[in-house]
Amino acid sequence: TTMGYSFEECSATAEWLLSQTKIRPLVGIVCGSGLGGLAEMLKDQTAFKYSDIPNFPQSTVHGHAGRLVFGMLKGKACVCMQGRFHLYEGYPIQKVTMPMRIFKLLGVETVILTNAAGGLNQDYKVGDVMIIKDHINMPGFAGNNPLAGPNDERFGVRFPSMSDAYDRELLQLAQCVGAELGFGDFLREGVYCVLGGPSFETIAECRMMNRLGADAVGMSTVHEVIVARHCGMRVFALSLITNQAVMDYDSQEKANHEEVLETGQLRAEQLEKLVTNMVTHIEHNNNDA
Ligand SMILES: Nc1nc2ncn(CCNC(CO)CO)c2c(=O)[nH]1
Repeated sequence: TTMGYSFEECSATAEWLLSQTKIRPLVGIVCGSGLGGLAEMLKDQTAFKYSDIPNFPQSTVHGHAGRLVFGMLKGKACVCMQGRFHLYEGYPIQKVTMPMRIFKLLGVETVILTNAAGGLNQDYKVGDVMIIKDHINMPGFAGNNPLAGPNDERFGVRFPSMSDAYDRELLQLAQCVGAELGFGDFLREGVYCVLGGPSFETIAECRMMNRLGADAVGMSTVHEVIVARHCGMRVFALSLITNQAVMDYDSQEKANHEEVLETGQLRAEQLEKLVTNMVTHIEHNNNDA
């Protein structure tokens, strides 16, 4: 289809990658703003600059390196996106989510997505880690959905369910691993609301989202989750809360990207421990997806 990336185009990219590395990843990891260091966890790395991968989009955001890193994490073969794509870069939504279809065609069965997000829940503090238990897809309300347009059954069904988008077992696993690591006092679980960006949200928008049940707000992840679930991969996602969204009109606070990247450094090491320990528990899932 002219819309985004056809099954054939995605297959060609995946075949190219599979011809360049012996690693056959079971787990895919997407690194959010300032969290690119997660890719350095991988041992025996084979890395490709996005610009060297046929048909792959290019990263344009500070804090997003633009490399696809294959490697081993505690003996598990993984592939990690160091830098992801966003609607606000001007990419069509199918381009933003194409890497999920590449992951699928590489043989990935479980995707772990990370992002930086603003805290809407008033109990949240900067530096908290929110395990995403569900999402609100604002761009989707307006029809900007990565699955819009002709459906290719080779990826998945026309009308996929999303009530089971965030894998319950992986949610529980994250809570257990987090507790074992002593992360209990900054580990949360909540609803992530995506906006298109690049402008940060207004105060009225923050109050609305909070009233609607959103605990954190960001500009990514949901589109990838929808495509990953469409083609049958299990999904786990978390948000690093990099600032408190501004909720009242007499506040002097202003969201800014620098603060987002700084907080990434603060928590990066603990996030790496959480993700690494989770990966050790992720098994090859035999049930056909
Ligand atoms: N209030 C607020 N705080 C945030 N921290 C990170 N993000 C996610 C967006 N990240 C962008 C800009 O930093 C880069 O992808 C947000 C957001 O959308 N809103």
